Amino acid sequence: MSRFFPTKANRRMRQIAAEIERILKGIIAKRENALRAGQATSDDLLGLLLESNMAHTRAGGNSKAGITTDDVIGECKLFYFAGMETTSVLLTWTMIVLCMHPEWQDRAREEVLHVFGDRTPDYDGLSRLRIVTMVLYEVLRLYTPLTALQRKTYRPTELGGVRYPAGVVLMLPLLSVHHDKEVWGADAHEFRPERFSEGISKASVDAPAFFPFGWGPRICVGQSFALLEAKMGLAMILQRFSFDLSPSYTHAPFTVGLLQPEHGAQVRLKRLH
Ligand code: HEM
Repeated sequence: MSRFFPTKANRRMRQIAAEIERILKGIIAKRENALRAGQATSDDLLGLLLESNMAHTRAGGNSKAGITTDDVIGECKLFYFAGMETTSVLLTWTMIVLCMHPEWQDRAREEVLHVFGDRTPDYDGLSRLRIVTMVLYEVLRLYTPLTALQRKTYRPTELGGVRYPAGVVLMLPLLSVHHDKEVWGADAHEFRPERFSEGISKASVDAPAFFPFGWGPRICVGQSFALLEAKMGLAMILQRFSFDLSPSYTHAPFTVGLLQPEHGAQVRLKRLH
């Protein structure tokens, strides 16, 4: 309810939302005009979406067959939020955790230097990074960016022996599942990337218990891309810098939309050569 009150923060939020919508409408109109004029749009998600939408509308001979501009705006916002913040918060926690566990920072750097030397990382090499992948999985487990998922029953549903009517919101607490000692063992709260040494299914007693990207039909569409981006970013940082925590850093995981370090991530970088 509180988001409907005309508070200062709510008014500011609505202003920002309107501004983003105005900017996006401008970008979309420009791209659509270019498409109609037969000019190729740039090779990005918005270009592909508009091109496919236009082809779909034309094939159906019906301007209502495609998705609306509001839908396109919704997709842009979704991909921006779902794709940007999540991966950046994963990299932030990874840097913090590798400062707290310098032995893993050294192991990850050794692997990166062994695979790439000082070359720019490529797709094939990134798929061969074992230690880096284990580290990222363990960070995703302990500092799950999206700490909970919600689902609403749309018809009477029985779950675990309990019957729910339609319209009940169920919360799936990913972070709690990721910290559950019954599933992960007595060291569930500790950073131990080696638990993933034989893959995700062998890491927990009760597979599957690792859901940083959700599960089922609505599983994250960007999960492979996110891991690739995180590996690329981390590999390039490890190649160039060693890092430790500044004395001003205070460890305070805090949920503001995503799980973030409440007081920032004060990390000191030292150039390696
Ligand atoms: C570490 C990075 C990421 C994490 C932890 C993450 C996590 C998730 C989770 C848990 C969901 C499921 C939400 C639900 O079931 O209610 C989801 C959905 C989604 N993610 Fe990600 N995500 C990440 C990166 C990305 C990236 C890079 C993209 C795009 C390039 C992306 C695009 C999406 C989209 C479009 C959905 C909605 C899918 C649908 O509703 O069918 N995500 N993500």
